[in-house]
Amino acid sequence: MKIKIESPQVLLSEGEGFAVRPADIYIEEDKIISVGEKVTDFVPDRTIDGTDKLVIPGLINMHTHNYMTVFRNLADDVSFNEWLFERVMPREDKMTPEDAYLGATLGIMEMLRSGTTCFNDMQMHIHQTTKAAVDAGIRASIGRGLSGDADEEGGEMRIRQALEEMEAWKDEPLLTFTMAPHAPYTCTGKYMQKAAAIAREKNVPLHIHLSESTFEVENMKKEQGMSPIAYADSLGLLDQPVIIAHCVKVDDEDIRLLAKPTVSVVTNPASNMKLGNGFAPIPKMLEAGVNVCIGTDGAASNNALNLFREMGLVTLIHKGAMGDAESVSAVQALKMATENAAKALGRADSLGRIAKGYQADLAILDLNAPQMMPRNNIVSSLTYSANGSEVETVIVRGEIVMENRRFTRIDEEWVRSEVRRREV
Ligand SMILES: CSC[C@H]1O[C@@H](n2cnc3c(O)ncnc32)[C@H](O)[C@@H]1O
Ligand SMILES: [Zn+2]
Repeated sequence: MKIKIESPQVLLSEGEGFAVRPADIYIEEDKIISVGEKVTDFVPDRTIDGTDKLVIPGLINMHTHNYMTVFRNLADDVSFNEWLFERVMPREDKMTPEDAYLGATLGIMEMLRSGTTCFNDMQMHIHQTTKAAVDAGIRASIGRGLSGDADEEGGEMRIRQALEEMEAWKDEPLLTFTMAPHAPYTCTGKYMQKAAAIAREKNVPLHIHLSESTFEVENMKKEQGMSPIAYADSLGLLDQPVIIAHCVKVDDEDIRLLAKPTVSVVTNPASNMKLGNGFAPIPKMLEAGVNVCIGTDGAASNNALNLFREMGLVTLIHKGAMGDAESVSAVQALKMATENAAKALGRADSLGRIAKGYQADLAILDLNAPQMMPRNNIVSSLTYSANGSEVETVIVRGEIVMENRRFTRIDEEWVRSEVRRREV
């Protein structure tokens, strides 16, 4: 398929920042083949009128549990421990693969509607989120959540499932994989090292939750005599590509360890604040050179899957808490949701920016939406005023998967009726 987006404004990466310029975008198959330079003899199958539109790289949600979208608003206003161990895990025990597929599809609809074209997911029903992503046409990085011990049948079984899933979907270009030990409080050290060895062998990143709550950090200090980050480092987990969700309760020594070039941190501001855990010290991490990305976590804790909201929060909470308006800029937030995320996935040369040779993963926004006007500073509009409703059309791997807010592959009616049928 050949697509030409004619005369839009385009968000381009320029050095440490962004520039917005008018430019035609030419797409052939899965790639952007030109931005701004006329391609002779290009006969598009589709021409999209870009007048009064802004094209941005599709946003990348770096920490999700999409199957959990069916648990939205079922466990609110309770502490983290009550939320996870008493409210969520018992529901997960009863969940069917069909529920998981439905939850993942609902989550994908919400993400596409708000300009997300790729997500990094930890899940517990293999083949469900994977299938939902492929069916919807969205890009995903998938990890079977792992818990247990290296010599225990349950733990072994979960690793076998992770490998089975990777093998089954290895030829699907929309998908990549992670090895995903859930957390040090649900996995033994030996088990996490086993997962890490497989990740090295398979050449995939690790994906893990670390230092989310005070309870977790205090327990780890009691049990291992060190913080969860120091413990993960002592096991060698930080010396290979690793995507770490949360990192809320970290000290200066932890931040020094997180600044390793193999490590990416995913901050989940809404989920962390809603569960009463606070928020990660992002300004200190940025200063130390940590690769910071941004995620929503699941809809059971967030309760939304909208990266525009998270970009706004990651800037506002630090300005507010530190009394420093210069901390965490709009540009930094937008980098977290695009280029930094691509780097964390090992895809800095193909995802996260609009440039020749990059994957055609794009969101087209309406610049006439009231919250996008006046056009004094479009990067500020994206971080501080956009809410996702301006996203009209989404392209992933060169395919239009949402056009004028209608999905081209997802049967919305079916999703709606199945979701309503499960309402409590
Ligand atoms: C085995 S799949 C993932 C596992 O993680 C749980 N989970 C979801 N969000 C969080 C979070 O913020 N911290 C810790 N664990 C979380 C989810 O309920 C599944 O059991
Ligand atoms: Zn999580």
